[in-house]
Order: sequence, then structure tokens, then C-alpha cells
Amino acid sequence: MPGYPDYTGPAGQTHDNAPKAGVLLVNLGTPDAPTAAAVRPYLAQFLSDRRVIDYPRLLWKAILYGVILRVRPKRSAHAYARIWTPEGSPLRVYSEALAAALQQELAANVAGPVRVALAMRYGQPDIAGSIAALQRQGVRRLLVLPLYPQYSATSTGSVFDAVADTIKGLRWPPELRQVNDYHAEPDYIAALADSVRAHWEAHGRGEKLLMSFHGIPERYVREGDPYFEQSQETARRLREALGLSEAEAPISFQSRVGRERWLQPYTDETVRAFGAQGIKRIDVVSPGFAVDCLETLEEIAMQNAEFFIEAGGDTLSYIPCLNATASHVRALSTLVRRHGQGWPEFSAGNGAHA
Ligand SMILES: C=CC1=C(C)c2cc3[nH]c(cc4nc(cc5[nH]c(cc1n2)c(C)c5CCC(=O)O)C(CCC(=O)O)=C4C)c(C)c3C=C
Ligand SMILES: [Fe+2]
Ligand SMILES: [Fe+2]
Repeated sequence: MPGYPDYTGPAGQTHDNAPKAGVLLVNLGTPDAPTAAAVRPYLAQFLSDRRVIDYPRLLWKAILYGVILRVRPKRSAHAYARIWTPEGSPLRVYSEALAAALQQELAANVAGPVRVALAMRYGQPDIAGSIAALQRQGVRRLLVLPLYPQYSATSTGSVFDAVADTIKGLRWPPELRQVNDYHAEPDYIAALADSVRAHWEAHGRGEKLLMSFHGIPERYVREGDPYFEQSQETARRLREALGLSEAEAPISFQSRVGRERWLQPYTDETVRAFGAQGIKRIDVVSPGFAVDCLETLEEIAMQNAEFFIEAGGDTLSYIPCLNATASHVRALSTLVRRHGQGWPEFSAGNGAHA
């Protein structure tokens, strides 16, 4: 219009088919290469997060930079090298495939244009960059879905911190919703149960089904973190879906780091005890991990398999995470649509958009 200044801002498209709603899937993050040089900055960012390690800063930074970052990157890089794929780190590859599949599913089943993006809490693509990219595409309503079925302040809570930090810096923040957890979501439990049954059908069945969750320090649970309770609830529901008793399908916690007591029973001790009891085959599933990663492919399927055999067992049969399977995508899609209720883009539709 003549006479008026041009106030076109950087906010992006406004035409009718622009993606007004966005889903931000967030996973932990992973190094760019299986080398000490690439693992070091990743661990530095991860282990500097107060949600993960809450020791007084000065003391902790001295230990982190003085001891841990001199030793651990090399050790972790060696572990990453055992699971690295030609496309990169499994966590990144599976997370990207999951995001792409969810994008397709939503495009076919909801009314409005919805854009799915993936971000990592540590490393790249980071949360600030992914939210900025969604905004450039016109997203004004944002649903954040951390890929952690059970809430912990150390995982989910930390994602919310990073989202809040990003939002604080935006001139025109999107409308915001966040998924706290989906530990008891029926479609997620059903997808897990289906994956266990499919594994049994293809590979036979072990004497135990161990459900191994990532651990956290016990102290965090005493201070109010619901993670232990939510993990127990997932385990109870999965047992119920499979018709198993607690003795047949026990729970354990893996990946402990440092000297504090973490949630018990520990996965490595449990697996060794099974071997020592004369049990020959166990199946292990990791319901707390949305996609396969170092902690499942290396720690469970390699390290703990070795512990089991050393203790007298024959086979630890690892059941993969849900990854980008159709039942996982369906479960996340149900979750997204429920949390998006009231936002026009998320109502049921025929997918007449890109
Ligand atoms: C030291 C404290 C840690 C806490 C607390 C913790 C909680 C936690 N972690 C996950 C999920 C994952 N963790 C992964 C790797 C990983 N975790 C820690 C430490 C803590 N995690 C470290 C140091 C590492 C890096 C690897 C190593 O050096 O051992 C991963 C895999 C990443 C990958 O690249 O594949 C995941 C996934 C959850 C869900 C959680 C709390 C519930
Ligand atoms: Fe971890
Ligand atoms: Fe580990």
C-alpha cells in the first residue's frame, strides 16, 4: 500500500497452506563421530547440565574438566565405535527416521498442515535452532514431545529448561504445549508388547524377560523425581499385557555413573545373578528408550551379554527399541493428537495438505 512502510518481518509465510502447527521431537543427542575429539564436547555439554549433575558448580567443574573429560571421552568413543553405522550414530539415525515417519503419518491423518522437527538436547540439531526453523516455516502453535516415556528431571525436565530458554529469547513465541511423559499410554504399552511377541516368534523365548531402564541417582527420586514410580508402572502394564508375573519379567536399572547409589536393582548385577542361578537364556527389553542407542546396543546387547555368559548363561537375546516401527509411530501420533486437541490443525482430517 503506497505511503506505508514495509513491516514484513522475518516470521515467515502466511499463506493458507503454511504449517501453522509444529511438533518438536526431542531426544538426548549423540556425538558427531566415534572419536574422543567428538565425544569430549558432547560429554562436556551433557555433564555440565545441572539437571543431570547437581553438585556445587565450582567443585563439579574442577572434577569434570580435571578428571572426567580427560578419561571418559576415549573410553566412550571406543564404545561408540562398536555400534557406529555408515549413516552415523544409531540414536540420530533412528530418531530422524522416527520423525520422518511421524511427519508422514500426521500429514495423512490430521486436518491442517503440521510440521514435525527433530532436536537434540545436547549437540546438533539443537532445540533453539529447530524451533527457529519451525517458526520460519510459519509455525505458531508448538507441541514439544521429549522422546522419554518416563518423566525424569534429568531428561524431560532438562528438555523443558532448554525450550524455556529459547522461548525467553523470542519476540513472538509460539503457543506452547509440552508432553510430560507417556509411561502408561495404552498404544505405547501395546507397541512394546507387540515387539516382545514378535521377537519371541522370530527368535524363541528366554526363561526371563528383563525390563531394563536407564538409572538415575536414588537421591533424585527421594527429592521428588517420579521416574522410579513411572518406570515401575510401565513395567507393571507391560507384564499385564504379556500375561507375565514379576518373577518372569523383573525390572532393573542400567548405565550408572559415579559413586552415588543409583536406582536398584542394577541391570549388570541382575544379569550376572541369572547366569549364576543356571538360567541359560534371557530376553532383555528397554522400554525407557524410544530408539536404540549406545545404552542399548553396546551396554545391553554387548556388555551385559558378556556378563551373562561369564556368569554361566548361554544367550542374552536383546529386543530392539520401538525405533521407527509403524506401531511406535501410531502411538506417538495418538499422543500428539490428544495433546493437540483444540488446535485446528490436529483435528481428524483427510490429509489434503503436504
Ligand atoms: C551422569 C548422569 C546421567 C544421568 C542422570 C542420566 C540420565 C538419563 N540418560 C538417559 C538416556 C540416555 N543416556 C545416554 C548416554 C549417557 N548417559 C550418561 C549419564 C547420565 N544419564 C552419559 C555420560 C552418557 C554418554 C555415554 C557414556 O559416556 O557412557 C544415552 C545414549 C546416547 C547415545 O549417543 O547413544 C541415552 C539415550 C535417560 C533417559 C536418563 C534419565 C532417565
Ligand atoms: Fe544417560
Ligand atoms: Fe552407558
